[in-house]
Amino acid sequence: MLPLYDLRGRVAVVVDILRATSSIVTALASGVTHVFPVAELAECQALGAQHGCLTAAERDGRAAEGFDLGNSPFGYLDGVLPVRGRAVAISTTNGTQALRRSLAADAVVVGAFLNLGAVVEFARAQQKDVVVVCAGWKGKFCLEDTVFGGALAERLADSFDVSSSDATLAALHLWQQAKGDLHGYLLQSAHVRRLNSLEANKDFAFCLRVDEYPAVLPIWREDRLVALQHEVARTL
Ligand SMILES: O=C(O)[C@H](CS(=O)(=O)O)OP(=O)(O)O
Ligand SMILES: [Mg+2]
Repeated sequence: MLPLYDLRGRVAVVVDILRATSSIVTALASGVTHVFPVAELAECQALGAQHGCLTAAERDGRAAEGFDLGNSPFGYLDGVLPVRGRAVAISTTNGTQALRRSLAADAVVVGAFLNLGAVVEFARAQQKDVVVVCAGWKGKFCLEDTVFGGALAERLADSFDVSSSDATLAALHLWQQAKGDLHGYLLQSAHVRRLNSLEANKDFAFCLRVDEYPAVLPIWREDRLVALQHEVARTL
């Protein structure tokens, strides 16, 4: 098992804009019933067999062989494989690892630009510190996840002290630089260059759509992610 981040007493918003958390939000928005995010490919396959669910896997930006889907949000949108009413086990290079490592938090939700509004509503209703867990890339900083943290901080500035940490302030400043042309700004990032080389420009553009699914909030329950409806989140 992966070592856990010490998030006890806090709420974790796990973010991997490119592309794991964007794909998970899209999956639930497309009628997937629940998602099992796992660290290892073998575990992903085993869950697929055990639950009769779809499997999605990616390593180093490429769809892993022997799985139903890769890590593209379009896998849930293009209609090639019917996904409505199905569950999905998923394993990716960074995003599902970050999710598994965040499970010590009091609540774990999934964030992306696609569901920013749902994350904002949920975070506002919490009486606890909210930590944005940026998946990054293989243990390193990445621009797109941090810029998302800044977007969240800006929307929460009326209810949280966003200047209480340098990390939050830095993220906010990056977002303020980026938001006028998010696409152009993130074209500089290493991951976008990697995705470009894998001909995934379409995924990049899609993952930057803000509030495409403003009512979809994936939340960890027992051993899986399920969609918590926006209206419910507001009353928690
Ligand atoms: O599929 C992705 O976008 C990345 C692959 S990598 O970072 O280029 O190795 O995986 P993710 O877990 O979504 O960061
Ligand atoms: Mg990533």
